[in-house]
Amino acid sequence: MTSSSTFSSFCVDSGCLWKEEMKVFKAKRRNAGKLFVKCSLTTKTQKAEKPIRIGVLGASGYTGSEIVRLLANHPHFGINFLTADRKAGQSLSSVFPHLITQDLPNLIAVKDADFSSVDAVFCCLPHGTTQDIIKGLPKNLKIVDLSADFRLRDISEYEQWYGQAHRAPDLQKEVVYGMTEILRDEIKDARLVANPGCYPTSIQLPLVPLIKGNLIEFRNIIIDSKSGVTGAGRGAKEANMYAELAEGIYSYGVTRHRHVPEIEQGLSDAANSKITISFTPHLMPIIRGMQSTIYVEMASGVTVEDLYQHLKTAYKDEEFVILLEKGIVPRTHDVRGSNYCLMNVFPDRIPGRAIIVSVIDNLLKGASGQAVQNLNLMLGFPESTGLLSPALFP
Ligand SMILES: NC(=O)C1=CN([C@@H]2O[C@H](COP(=O)(O)OP(=O)(O)OC[C@H]3O[C@@H](n4cnc5c(N)ncnc54)[C@H](OP(=O)(O)O)[C@@H]3O)[C@@H](O)[C@H]2O)C=CC1
Ligand SMILES: CC(=O)N[C@@H](CCC(=O)OP(=O)(O)O)C(=O)O
Repeated sequence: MTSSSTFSSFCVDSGCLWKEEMKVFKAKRRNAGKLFVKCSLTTKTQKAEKPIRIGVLGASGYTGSEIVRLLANHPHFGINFLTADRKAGQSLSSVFPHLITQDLPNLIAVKDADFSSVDAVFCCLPHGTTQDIIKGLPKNLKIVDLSADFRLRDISEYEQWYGQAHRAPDLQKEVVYGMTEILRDEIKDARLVANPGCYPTSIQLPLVPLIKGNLIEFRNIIIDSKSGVTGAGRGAKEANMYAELAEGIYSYGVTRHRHVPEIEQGLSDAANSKITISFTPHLMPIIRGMQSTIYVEMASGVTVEDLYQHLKTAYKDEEFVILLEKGIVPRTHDVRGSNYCLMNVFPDRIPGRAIIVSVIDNLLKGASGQAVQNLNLMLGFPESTGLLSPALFP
């Protein structure tokens, strides 16, 4: 799978440790005040002769750049175009030097993207901008949308929680919600997939099997979630500045976070009746990672051991969802940079109740990793293609 030599620009303005390992290939040139040289690296994933042609909308953001990073290790997906808004016209490596070893097209505006040149699109744009763009795309394109624009089946619910009119209601009808492990059969045949939000992913993965198995009561589900700050995207926001965030933690969106209807939609589908939750998200002073701590009431006669065994069976054949050994507490460290969801279940001190802990990397299983998993499925590749790197710890 490795060792083809390809060329890429490499920034050496501040001196690079890899310099010695690289073969300097072409003359130096100046670009935006930085010094670049052309280099070749020795280890690259070998691409298929005719890879699936991919466009990434919003490649200059956190989730878009994670898609690009993941595709570097994907043998069947090649990148044809990358878009940005304010950063259109720049090279991706000038926005994200960690991607400098990849041969990539420059960032262009969405209006300049040639959609007839691609087979599939990852849409990594802010919610609210996506519906207008997607509705104009060729109907043969496979699309995985990472925004929240198509996650809610009920258009009026979207309008209520997102405070704006839905601008592509006709498309909404064909959308499949992309919780891979739960809706795999529908995703396989989908053209347009709404990739789940990060909080909803960390919550639905443990709860859906327990609800379907009638092992927990549908009332009094309390969810306390914590996210790393990349969950808020790369755009500058006062509340996410270092001084506002470091050495502290705060809750936000108490009782009114826009993921409430998405979580309730998924849990209610599993229950076949309306479930209402208590959900409080928190912002943590970490870069990436998400933990959901979930307090549930067990159904009459059910024990924590029953919950454990049920989850174990539900996920026994899954690559990316892992129930830890009894008593081991999942940590965000253990999923950092990986597409895994780790979970465990513990007895509460209050008889009849249990506490579930699940962790994901918000940018991977909570966004770009699950998006690649879904496109793999939609195109008939093994679901885990390009996604098997273990977590980066410590
Ligand atoms: N971050 C996370 O953990 C998760 C994010 N998501 C969702 O994924 C989507 C992308 O998130 P994220 O990558 O974090 O966001 P970022 O803010 O980091 O990136 C947004 C991207 O969209 C581009 N963009 C912004 N406005 C427009 C516009 N009007 N037209 C075209 N392009 C535009 C930006 O370009 P430029 O840089 O040039 O301004 C940038 O490339 C969002 O909908 C988010 O809610 C989902 C799950 C988790
Ligand atoms: C820390 C933080 O701000 N997180 C984001 C959710 C990230 C995510 O999954 O969002 P989407 O629904 O936009 O895809 C938020 O609370 O709005």
